[in-house]
Amino acid sequence: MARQIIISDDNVSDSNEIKRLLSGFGADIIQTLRICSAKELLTKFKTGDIVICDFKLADGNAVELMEWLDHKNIGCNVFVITDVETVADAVTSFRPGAKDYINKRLIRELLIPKIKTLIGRDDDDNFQLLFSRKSDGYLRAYSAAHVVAPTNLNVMIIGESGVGKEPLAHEIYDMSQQCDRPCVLMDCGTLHYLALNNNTKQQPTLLDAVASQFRKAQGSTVILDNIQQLSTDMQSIMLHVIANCKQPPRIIATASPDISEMVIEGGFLSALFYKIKEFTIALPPLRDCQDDIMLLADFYLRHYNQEFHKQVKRFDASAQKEMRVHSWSGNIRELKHVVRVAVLKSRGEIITSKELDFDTPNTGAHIQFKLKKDDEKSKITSAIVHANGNLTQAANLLGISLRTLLVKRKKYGLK
Ligand SMILES: Nc1ncnc2c1ncn2[C@@H]1O[C@H](COP(=O)(O)OP(=O)(O)OP(=O)(O)O)[C@@H](O)[C@H]1O
Repeated sequence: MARQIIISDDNVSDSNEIKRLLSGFGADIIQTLRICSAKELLTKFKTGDIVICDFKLADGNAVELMEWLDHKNIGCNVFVITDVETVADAVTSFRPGAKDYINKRLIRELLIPKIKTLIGRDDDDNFQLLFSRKSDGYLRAYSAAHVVAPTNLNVMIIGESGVGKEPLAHEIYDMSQQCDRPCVLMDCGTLHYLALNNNTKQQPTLLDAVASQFRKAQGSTVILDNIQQLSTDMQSIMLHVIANCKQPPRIIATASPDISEMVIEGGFLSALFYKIKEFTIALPPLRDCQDDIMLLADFYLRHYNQEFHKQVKRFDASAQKEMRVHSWSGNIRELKHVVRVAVLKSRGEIITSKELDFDTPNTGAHIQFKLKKDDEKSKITSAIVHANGNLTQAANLLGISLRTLLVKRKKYGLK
């Protein structure tokens, strides 16, 4: 029988958010607004079931609830959540046996993984450890995702590599009406590879493969990751499959910022582009989400402490300064890597700027490299020089895909 979880919180949006985050775990989730209704349900609970209770509700608080559970001998796991950070509350709730006391800001990174472990979903590869970002730039994109999620519109999420487009695509699906039906993820880089190694005999096979993925997602969702990587052949196949699908699934696609330019230059089929781009969400680069940088760095510091059995406590002022001014061309992926290596290298409890090995050069003003038609050639040349000839890094600096850089380099006869 599935594990039961009660979420007892009179803040409906917090309660819904927790329910959403727990929705894929196979547990029965019940929401209550009051302690008295939680108590009624809890009499049918068994050992191992879970209660997530806000510290203070209109008709009582979590401490009273735990005392009552104790008295009735109901042995379930209680997690107390609160948005008030007072040590006194925490101490009081631990005394009668709260499994954990968690600040509401840390629901995603602390509460959800703990519950996942409790109900034995640690082996779930689809579950990604994510941090609830707080910057205005991210929240704007997130609120657009929130608006479009319950509709049936196809969505295109545009952003540089490593900004977290794929998790946002999954969030839209999680918040959609189809979230209880299967979601099919197609990595367009792999499809591109298949098309490259394609010969005429395989053409129907490729078409069948794509069509069968779309059939699996009928009435639900297909996530097309990095559509700019689709070869022209694959774009035609995709368009054909979408046009001939009896019950076309909703498409959520991710793409790099140069996709519009690819359409103008004929590298991407405009029919497919506009079919998918019914609603667009621009996910800003990490350097434009300043408020997320140190929060994400701290999040990964805790994460890698666990991986390497370290006890690093924080980044010192020099490290924080460098992280704030760095241009993070590789975005969150780069930050994650930098923090991982820094935690591994650190000998004490504090990470200094000496332990930070950035993967990409700091451009200072990344914007300088953004391409405009009139000085495209010189910008490409400087970006390649700046990146010491590393074309992937140069493409990141320019905010375009490697494929587009290769095309442009050829166009201008650059070495
Ligand atoms: N909110 C988050 N909290 C923690 N880590 C995150 C968050 N969002 C993204 N990441 C991490 O950042 C890395 C890059 O994310 P992701 O691959 O989704 O980016 P992307 O924009 O889809 O990149 P690409 O275009 O290269 O595929 C991943 O390792 C992911 O786990």
